[in-house]
Amino acid sequence: MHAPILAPSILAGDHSDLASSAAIVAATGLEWLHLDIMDGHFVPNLSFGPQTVAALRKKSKLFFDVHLMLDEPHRYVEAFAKAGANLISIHIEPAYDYAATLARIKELGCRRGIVLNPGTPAGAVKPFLAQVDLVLAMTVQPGFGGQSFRADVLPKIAQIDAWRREAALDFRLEVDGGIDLKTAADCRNAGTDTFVAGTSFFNAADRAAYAAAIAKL
Ligand SMILES: O=C(CO)[C@@H](O)[C@H](O)COP(=O)(O)O
Repeated sequence: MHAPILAPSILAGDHSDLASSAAIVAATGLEWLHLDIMDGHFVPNLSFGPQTVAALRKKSKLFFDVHLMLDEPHRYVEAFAKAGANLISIHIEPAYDYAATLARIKELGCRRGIVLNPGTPAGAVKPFLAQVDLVLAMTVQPGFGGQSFRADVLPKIAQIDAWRREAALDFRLEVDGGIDLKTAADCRNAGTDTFVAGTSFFNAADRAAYAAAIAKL
């Protein structure tokens, strides 16, 4: 099992000063930053695009874990790779050529992630498990921070972890949405190793203690 990684979501940071929010993450001793890209179609919200990611790249050495919540992610993977993404995750729900898009992400020098929404069965991503570096199981319906964790996703996480073990695959298993110390522990028990936390990280009274607690899971 991979060691736990905490990836704070900059969606919950200060959007007038994202560089300072990234600096808070680095100062906590963390290495990953989760960046949520929303198109107003796949999800009912807008966030920011490759220009913002490129600007932030100049100010931060963190590992950029970029989550594309887009209807047509294949049209934008190159822009986000050029902007400085280290890992690009694409959703399984819209219709496009998933295998070709994952191959393109790799060709662009980034790690590849595949994402499924809470209502999407695990079987939807099964054909792609050997082609990804990370599977992201959303534990809220994507679009907004600050929502409640969906415990009904836990069996699906355990199923994906079981397939990972059976096939001796090495991808990371990430969760995102409503993550705090309690829900992270539940996810860890189900097989998760990578934890996205927006609200709970940026609002934590002691972020270092929060990060240490995740590291101990
Ligand atoms: O992708 C998303 C929301 O669509 C998440 O990354 C949220 O930003 C997580 O926020 P919290 O639930 O931790 O506040």
